[in-house]
Amino acid sequence: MQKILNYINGEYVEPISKKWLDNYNPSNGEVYSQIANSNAEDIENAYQAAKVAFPKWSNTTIDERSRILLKIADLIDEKLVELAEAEAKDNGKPLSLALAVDIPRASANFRFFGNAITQFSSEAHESVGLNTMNFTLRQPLGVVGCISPWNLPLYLFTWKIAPAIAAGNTVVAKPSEVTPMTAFLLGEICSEAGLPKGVLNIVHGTGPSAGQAIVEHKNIKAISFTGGTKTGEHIARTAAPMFKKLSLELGGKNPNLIFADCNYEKMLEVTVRSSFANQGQICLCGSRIFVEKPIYKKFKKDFVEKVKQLKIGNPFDAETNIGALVSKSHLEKVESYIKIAEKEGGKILFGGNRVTVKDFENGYYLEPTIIEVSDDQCRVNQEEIFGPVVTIMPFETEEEALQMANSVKYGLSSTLWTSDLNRTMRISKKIEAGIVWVNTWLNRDLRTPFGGMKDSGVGREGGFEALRFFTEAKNVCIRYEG
Ligand SMILES: NC(=O)C1=CN([C@@H]2O[C@H](COP(=O)(O)OP(=O)(O)OC[C@H]3O[C@@H](n4cnc5c(N)ncnc54)[C@H](O)[C@@H]3O)[C@@H](O)[C@H]2O)C=CC1
Ligand SMILES: O=C(O)/C=C/C=C(\O)C(=O)O
Repeated sequence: MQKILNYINGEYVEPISKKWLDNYNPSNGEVYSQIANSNAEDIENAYQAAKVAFPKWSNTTIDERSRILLKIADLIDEKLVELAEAEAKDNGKPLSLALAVDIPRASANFRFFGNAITQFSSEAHESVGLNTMNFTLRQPLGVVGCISPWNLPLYLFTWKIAPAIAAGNTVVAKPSEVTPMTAFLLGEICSEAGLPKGVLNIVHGTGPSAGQAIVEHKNIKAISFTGGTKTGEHIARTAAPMFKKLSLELGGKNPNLIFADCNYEKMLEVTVRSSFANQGQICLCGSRIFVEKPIYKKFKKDFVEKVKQLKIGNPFDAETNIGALVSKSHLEKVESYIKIAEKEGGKILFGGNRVTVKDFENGYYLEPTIIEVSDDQCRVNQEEIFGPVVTIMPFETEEEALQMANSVKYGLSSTLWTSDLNRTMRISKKIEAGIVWVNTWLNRDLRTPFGGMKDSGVGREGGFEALRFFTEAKNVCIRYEG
C-alpha cells in the first residue's frame, strides 16, 4: 500500500516511530494508503533542517525566491489532472471542483506570492527638523509553522506556505491527517522547482502529536493555522505564553441576507453554491439563510426545487455536484445536527438522509439538507455544522436581519443580496464579519485581507497582510549631523 512519507530536508523519509495511520478514500470508505504518524522527534528533525536552511534562504535575492515560487506554480499547473485526481480521492470532493478550483488556486497562491514579494516594501519616516531618519526593516521571522485543514487541502496548505517562504522564512508544515495526499505530492514539486533543501519541510501526523509539537516548539517563531475554533483556542492557549506570532483562521456560521430587491435568479443560483459547494465544507459557506418576507415563500419553493436537482455521487463522475463528506466521523457529526434540528422543532424541507451510491455503497454521502427554523437562537443556527446543511428563516426589517446576522459567536464572512447601494453601505459597516460579499460569493482577489472577527479568528491572511505577518518590523532610527 502506498506510504505517505514526510518530506524533510528535501528527502522523503519514514517517521522515526515507524508508525502509520490509515488513509481513507471517502467515496468508498476504503483504506488506500498509510500516513506517517509523526511525533515530536520528526518535528525536531524538520525544525533542524529548516534552521540550517534559514540563513541562506533569507539572504536569497527576491528575484530568485520569486523565480522558484513561480516555477512551483507552473509545475502545479502542469500536474493539474494528477493533483486534482489525488485531491478528489483523498477528500471525496467532485473531481470537477478540484480541477476548477482547488488545484488552480494552489498554483495561484504560489504565483501570487512569487509576484507580491517583488512589490513588497517597507516604510521610511523622516523626522523633519530633527536631523533624524527612520526606516523600517521587514525581516523574515526564522522557522515558522503552518498547519492546515482537510476541506481545501492543497488550496489552504499553499495559502500559508507560499507567503511564508516568499518572505524568506523556512517552514515546518503539517497538512491535515485526514487529507495528506496532495501535500505529500507537493514535496516532489518543490524539489523539481529547485527549492533548496530544508526551506519547506512537510511532516504528517495527527494534531495532538505532530501538530502540537510544532505549536510547542520553543524555536518555531510563528504559527499560521486554519481549522476548527476549538483547536484554534487550544493553539492560542499553548502559543500565547511563548509570545509566538499567531494567525488563526477558524470556523464560521455565515449569514446570507437576501432582500426582495435583489437580482433573484442570480441570487438563487449563487445561493445553491454558497450553501453546498464542497459538500458545505468551506468555512465561508452561507449556512444561515435569512430571506425578506415578501419573497420568502417563493424562495423556499425555488430553492428546494434547485437543490433537488443536485446530483450526489461518485466524485469522479463528471455529472456529480455533491461528492462524499470527508470522513465517517464527520458524516456522523453532521447527521447528529440534523437530529438536533428535528428535536428543536426545525422543519426539514429537503434532505437529511444518507445516500447510497451504486458501486460506492460504503462512501460517506449525505443529501443536501435545508432546514426551516423559527428561532435564530436554536443550536443548528448557532453552531458550526460544516457540512451540506443550511437553515432558512424569514425576516421583516433590515434591523432584524442585521441583529440575527450578528447574533452568533462567529464573524467570518457574510453575503448580502440587494440592489440598494445605501443598504449595502449601512449593512457592510454594521455587520460583524471580516468579509462582506455583496451580490456574489467566494469572489476572491488574493490582494484583499482575509480572515474573521470574534470566534472566527485572529489576524488576516492574503496580500501584503500575509507578508507582514511572516516578517518582523524593525525600525532603524538614524540621527545625523546636518
Ligand atoms: N477552516 C475551517 O473553518 C475549518 C473548520 N473545521 C471545523 O472543525 C471541526 C473539527 O474538524 P477537525 O478536522 O477536527 O479540525 P481541526 O481543527 O482539528 O484540524 C485542523 C488542523 O489542525 C491540526 N490540529 C488538531 N489539533 C491540533 C493541536 N492540538 N495542535 C496543532 N494542530 C492541531 C489537525 O491535525 C489539522 O491539521 C469541523 O467539524 C469543522 O466544524 C474543520 C476544518 C476547517
Ligand atoms: O482563501 C480562501 O479563498 C478560502 C479560504 C477558505 C477557508 O479558509 C476554509 O474553508 O477553511
